[in-house]
Amino acid sequence: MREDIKELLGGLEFETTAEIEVPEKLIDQVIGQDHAVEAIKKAAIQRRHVLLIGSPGTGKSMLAKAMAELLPKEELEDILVFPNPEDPNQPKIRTVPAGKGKEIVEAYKQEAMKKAQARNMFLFMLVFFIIAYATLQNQMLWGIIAAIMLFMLARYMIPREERNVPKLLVNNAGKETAPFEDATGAHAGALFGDVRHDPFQSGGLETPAHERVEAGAIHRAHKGVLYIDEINTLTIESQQKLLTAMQEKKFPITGQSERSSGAMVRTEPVPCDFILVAAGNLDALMGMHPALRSRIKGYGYEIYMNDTMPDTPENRRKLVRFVAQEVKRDGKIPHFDKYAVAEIIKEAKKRAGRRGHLTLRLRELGGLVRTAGDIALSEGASVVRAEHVLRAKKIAKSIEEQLADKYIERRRDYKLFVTEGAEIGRVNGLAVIGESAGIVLPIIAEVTPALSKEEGRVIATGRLQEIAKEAVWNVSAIIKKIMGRDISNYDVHIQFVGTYEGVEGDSASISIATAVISALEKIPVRQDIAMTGSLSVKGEVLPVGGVTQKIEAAIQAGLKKVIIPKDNLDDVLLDAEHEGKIEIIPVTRIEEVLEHALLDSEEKEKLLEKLYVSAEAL
Ligand SMILES: Nc1ncnc2c1ncn2[C@@H]1O[C@H](COP(=O)(O)OP(=O)(O)OP(=O)(O)O)[C@@H](O)[C@H]1O
Repeated sequence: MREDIKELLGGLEFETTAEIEVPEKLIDQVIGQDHAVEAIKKAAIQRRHVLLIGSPGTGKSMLAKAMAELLPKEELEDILVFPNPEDPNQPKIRTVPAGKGKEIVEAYKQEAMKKAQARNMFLFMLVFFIIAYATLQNQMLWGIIAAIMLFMLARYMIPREERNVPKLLVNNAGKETAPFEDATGAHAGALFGDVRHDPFQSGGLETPAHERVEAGAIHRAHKGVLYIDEINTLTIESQQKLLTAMQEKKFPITGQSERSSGAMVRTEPVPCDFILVAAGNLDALMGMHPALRSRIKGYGYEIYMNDTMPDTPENRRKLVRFVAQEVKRDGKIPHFDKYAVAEIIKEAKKRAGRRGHLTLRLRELGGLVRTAGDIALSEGASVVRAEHVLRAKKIAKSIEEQLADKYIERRRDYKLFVTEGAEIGRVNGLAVIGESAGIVLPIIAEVTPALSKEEGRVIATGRLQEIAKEAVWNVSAIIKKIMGRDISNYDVHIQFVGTYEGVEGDSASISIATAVISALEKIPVRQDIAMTGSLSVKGEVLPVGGVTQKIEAAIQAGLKKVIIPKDNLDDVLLDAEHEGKIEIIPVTRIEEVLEHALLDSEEKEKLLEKLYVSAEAL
């Protein structure tokens, strides 16, 4: 095996993922969230509620499902609803051990059938005698009329036994694990139960109230787990009800629609002894009812999910197992060979966006596994190979990446990119859209003497205004020191060419600084270079996110060189097709940026000389 492949696989020796063992229990399949796993295990034993906060696709619902597997299934119960002869609008509730509910309903049905048969038999006999007697008396017509009236009377007067058959509200017969109910986005009726409307409310056609009662997710989750993602999207009223249900462990079912006949019905309290696993991102904390949150805090666990895990051989081996898990879970796609797994792990490094880490946004990575599997399947391949993963990467692009593609296309049409020659005040900056796609973001700076007497202004458009101001502020200290120029004597105009919604510009500060210095000193900037990096007040170039994606964008735009912070060098993970296509220049200070980016000239030499001298003094 090639050394680099072996290293990527954490030293694991195998041919395909068919050889990799996948743990039985879901909780043992969770990767990179050890603290969450520990808390879930404890919460399952102590029956505590849990709040999981973190990025999408990091395993929140998986943990909730895993918790249900850990709960004892011996305690499961069935819930039945019976008619209440004293008050038909308050059906009665009974619980029995799991599996018994069905039997009880069956027994009631049998009983009702027997009674109905006996009743029908009796009626039939009576009718027979009446008609027979009337015929003997030569009054057959009257006999038939009497028989019909008898039938009608019987329909209204004699109770119909089938109306006494209870309804099985919650059925846990034959369940292998405690229930797991996902109530994400559920409306009140689905969450707390409902009573259906009855269009026929009299005349012997009405459906008895108890038959119209429907259980809610809170009831179906009795003795199990109720999972609610995006908990903040629940109305405050629903959160309050949820809190009551958690405290009482019982909640009556009533019609949710005020104008329906169901609203008159209210059952006895229905058991709902569930464990709540609430989830969401950080914003969810804002929208959460304080009492609900404090209930979880006081009686349970709050857990922040990891986005990444350290890139160690052990964690890489876990990702190998992840691929095997996903193949097994999918059930249709073929197993991966070791080279294909290595590609997935490379992608996990790249997507982490952080040096020495692997991504834990495993749902997205799982998506890549499935797409690669589907490609292999459509070709009739017996295993998934590296080429399938590479092709899947092209297809399984995020919305942001697709947006970036469109963006680049559009810019090409309008020739917004300048990739050769040199221009004063114009720099090819690099930025990211969303979290996963890079773009080239040209920046143009112009300086004019300040219009206002007091001080100059930084004029920038759009959302990046704040960033532009900060970058100019940072560079102003340097400019003042070195060039003896006070930037507050100037108005600085900064234009982000064709900025697009969603562009993050925090890493554009060395580009802005370079553009401003170029404009001030009238030294042209080379246009075959792109750059990214954050700038400190002291002139240091600080690391930024998304370097790999940015470099890929620079390659696509046809640029020859790219300047990146030296601290980001290890974050560069280019695909084989991109490798060697661009010269990567790592830098630590603004002087180096200028040395590479400015066009050679006498002015440049002078400027750099001054810069280096004062940098030493700094
Ligand atoms: N930590 C993990 N370990 C193993 N597999 C994972 C992990 N996280 C996610 N997955 C895979 O991704 C799938 C989706 O994850 P899951 O639905 O649990 O994410 P989530 O955090 O609940 O996301 P969301 O909040 O968007 O619903 C899982 O079924 C599993 O296949």
